[in-house]
Amino acid sequence: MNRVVIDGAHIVPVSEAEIPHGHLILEEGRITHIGAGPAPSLPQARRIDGRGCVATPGLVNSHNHLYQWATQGLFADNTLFEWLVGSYEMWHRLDAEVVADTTVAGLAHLARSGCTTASDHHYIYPAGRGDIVAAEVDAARRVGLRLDLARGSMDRGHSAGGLPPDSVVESLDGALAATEDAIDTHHDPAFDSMTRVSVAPCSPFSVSADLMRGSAELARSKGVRLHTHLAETIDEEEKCTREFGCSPVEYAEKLGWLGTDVWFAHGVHLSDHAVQRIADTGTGIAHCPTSNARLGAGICRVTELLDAGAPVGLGVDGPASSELTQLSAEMRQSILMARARLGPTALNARQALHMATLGGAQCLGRAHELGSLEVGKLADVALWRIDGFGYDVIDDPVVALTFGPPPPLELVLVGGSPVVERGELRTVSIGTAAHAGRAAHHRLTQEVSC
Ligand SMILES: Nc1nc2[nH]c(O)nc2c(=O)[nH]1
Repeated sequence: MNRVVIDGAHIVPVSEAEIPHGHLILEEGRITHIGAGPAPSLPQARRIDGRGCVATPGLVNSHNHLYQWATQGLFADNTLFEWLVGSYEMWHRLDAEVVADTTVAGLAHLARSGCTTASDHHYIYPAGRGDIVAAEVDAARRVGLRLDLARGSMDRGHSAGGLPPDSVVESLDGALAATEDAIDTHHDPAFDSMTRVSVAPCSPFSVSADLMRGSAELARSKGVRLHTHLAETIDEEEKCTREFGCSPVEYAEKLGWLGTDVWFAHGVHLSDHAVQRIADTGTGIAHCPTSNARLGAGICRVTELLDAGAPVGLGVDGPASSELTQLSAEMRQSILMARARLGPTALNARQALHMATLGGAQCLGRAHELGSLEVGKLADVALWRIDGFGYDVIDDPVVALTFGPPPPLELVLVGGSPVVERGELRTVSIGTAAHAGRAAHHRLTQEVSC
């Protein structure tokens, strides 16, 4: 029997009232009991002393590009379009080995910031460079996080009016066939699934309308989710208006891309009408505050989206547009950016934690299994130590978790199994992960100057 008991922690279920001194019982990968006071004594249990800690659901990262671990720090003062045009020149060299290495490095880093489920939007598939999807799935298994592999695609190169060079795009039919193959081979719909696949054409300026429509058709025929970048920058909005005569959200709606099975990355530039359409259709938004600030894209209208009832998750975005961001730190960043725009009541600590957990699970279509501490849900838990120097004078544990620097992690469990213990990764060594990230960096950036 795999049984873990966490005793004496401040428990923040997210979906229900907090328990100041409570216990959690996790058995065979699920949460079986949550209660106040000390835990009952149980045989064959690993007992964790949770005093001085806050227990939350494991964090859910709703948008990332793990391969960008290899190209961090480049084009650091550029707009999204400039940054992309420069980066494509390196990304077109990636292969399955680079993807395996960056997946290990990126997921190891996420695990060490309390993340237990990560979506990865991978949209670069150079021909003849190995099985990139299989390499990523295998690397994620080694790190031990749940993966939502958003199988991206681009078919609109420069010659068709798109932003990327023709050398990095796939054909329409090739992209759809490969995406279908990724679903058939790797998508596991089980409750305790470690790997889900979503259909994720990249963005309106790199994907044809036919690929957007074909992707929606494919995803709905397979019962998987849809993801893309949308409304990230003013440049995108202007290009969309010029080419399609409408805003990005109107364009998405025309293509059948609003609904409870869709989530967009960013959603920064939204009219009141667009906010309402997103909320009314149950479309999710992956809010990536650090990346939006790093690229100077703008500030997402997260307060209005939440008020309207839209599902909103948090995402670190690719490490090349938000260098080494920790998912836990995105909670703080989201609060600060919302308040810089609308004042001190724009977003609070518990709303930020909700986005980082249940909001992310809603975006990924996994709110039945993940994102809150509830009996019957998966035993994905983060236990944060908040009694040390720098945290011990903040009385509210959720304020300590979200306003200050991310607290040290006592434990991160995925399905009841430890991935991080006392800050140390347990599944792969941090030295191995760092080495893998550096190797990928050298392979992609050699002979390129910027
Ligand atoms: N932040 C990002 N935005 C994007 N748009 C697009 O087409 N690709 C990207 C990306 O990698 N990051």
